[in-house]
Amino acid sequence: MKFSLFQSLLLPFGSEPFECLRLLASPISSFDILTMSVSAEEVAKHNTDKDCWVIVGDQVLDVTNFLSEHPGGKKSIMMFAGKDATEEFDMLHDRKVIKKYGIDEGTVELKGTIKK
Ligand code: HEM
Repeated sequence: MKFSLFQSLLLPFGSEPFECLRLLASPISSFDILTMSVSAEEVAKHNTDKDCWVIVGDQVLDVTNFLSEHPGGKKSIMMFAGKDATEEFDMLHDRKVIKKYGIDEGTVELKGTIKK
């Protein structure tokens, strides 16, 4: 079970006796509460096939473990390693594939939202 920072901070201050247990049992992840804002400069550092992030829309995605699984091949993603791939991504896919074939499979990780 994953506990968010927010939940941990609240634990000592539960307003009712079982508040702590309720919070512990909650499926909320740290990402639901604390959405990280990531700069384009930070994304640009992750531009190799051992550490590959891309921007799609307002999302920053770590696709390193997805490269070998990508139906469109590793090279097509690597052309955008560390960069904004939104325009090309949208020409070829529905955004829904990110969750369905990446995040739900555990091969794509949402790092946060791009800092504008
Ligand atoms: C971010 C995570 C990504 C996921 C989960 C993903 C998933 C997929 C999937 C499932 C397909 C098969 C076609 C479809 O079902 O739409 C596909 C094809 C493709 N993808 Fe991605 N993709 C990702 C990122 C990218 C990026 C960043 C690029 C570069 C622009 C790219 C380029 C392509 C290409 C060129 C194809 C082949 C299209 C074709 O053969 O017609 N993908 N991708």
